[in-house]
Amino acid sequence: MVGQIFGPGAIALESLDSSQFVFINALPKAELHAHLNGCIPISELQQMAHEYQRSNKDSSDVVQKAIVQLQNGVVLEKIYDFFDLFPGIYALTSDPASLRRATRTVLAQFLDGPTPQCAYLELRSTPRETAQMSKLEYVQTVLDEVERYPKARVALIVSLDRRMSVEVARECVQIASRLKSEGRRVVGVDLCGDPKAGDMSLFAEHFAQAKQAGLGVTLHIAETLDNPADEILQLLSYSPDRLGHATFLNDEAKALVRQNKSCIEICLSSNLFCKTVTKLEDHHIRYYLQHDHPITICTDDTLPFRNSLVGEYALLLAKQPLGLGLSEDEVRRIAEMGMAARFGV
Ligand SMILES: CNc1ncnc2c1ncn2[C@@H]1O[C@H](COP(=O)(O)O)[C@@H](O)[C@H]1O
Repeated sequence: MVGQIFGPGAIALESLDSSQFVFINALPKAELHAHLNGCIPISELQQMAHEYQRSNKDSSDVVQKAIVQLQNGVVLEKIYDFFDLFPGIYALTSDPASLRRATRTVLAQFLDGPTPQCAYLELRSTPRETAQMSKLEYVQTVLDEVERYPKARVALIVSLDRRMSVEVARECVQIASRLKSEGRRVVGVDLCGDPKAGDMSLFAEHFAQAKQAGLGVTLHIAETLDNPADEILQLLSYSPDRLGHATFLNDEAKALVRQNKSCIEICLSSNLFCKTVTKLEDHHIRYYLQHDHPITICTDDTLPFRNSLVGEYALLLAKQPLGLGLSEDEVRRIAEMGMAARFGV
């Protein structure tokens, strides 16, 4: 159940022959880096916007602007423009019913149909308090949908946003830990949000607490050139199990990452759209492949990037310059590394 995809993944997919297409679809793949509110199918979001505008006539400008942009294909000058898309989306998922609806559609997009995008999904989302729900209710609502599927297919990662205060981040980790201890399907915590925001030295206690509760830790790290070396080393000192992007690591950080064997969540289309990587042949995936370091291939945000996991895998297999020109054996090995890096199951 995947809508039409566009961009580099779609072009790469188009270039494959039918046996390569069958190969990619049949490969058991794990999607370990997908943001809930960044992955709502546009058709569903349009429908939600339509209903929202009928009931909230006065405050629909921000929603309308986001929908038009998302519909036409987002063009980002720089990564920071990306975060402006979310207020419009958030207005549409601010009560339990609409959040439940969005979650159900996102899960179906990845997991349903005769050839699902992935065998296993770790969906992530940031607990958000609104006039209609608390952060705890937010996470419970998402989990209610996640748990409609078998354990072997999907789990939830609770995201901390870099903009959060110490108190709010602490509350989010407490929620994740408490729900896990109650047997709910929370398997990890994430650090995400505007890469320039926040003071990362304040997050030490949160990741220590999460680890103590048996949760996996994944951190967006070095996503932009603006992320300073000391911040990157600080984040690495929290002993993350996995790392999101890891685009701009210096030699010291690279050595640490290789030593710790933290799996890198690679989001090819996302990096190209956000212009943190200029072209596929320059992508840091090459470094990790050369060093046989664990990686996993992910979509990040299928709504703005209009991509799919199958399209991301097509980028691995397609001949250069449309793709990386890897062999089927190399692609199979990457898929296996992804399955091996799951927090859940
Ligand atoms: C492009 N790369 C990225 N880098 C950093 N953070 C990102 C991101 N893509 C998404 N998010 C984070 O995920 C939130 C949306 O999903 P949830 O509301 O949590 O479900 C965004 O607000 C942002 O904080």
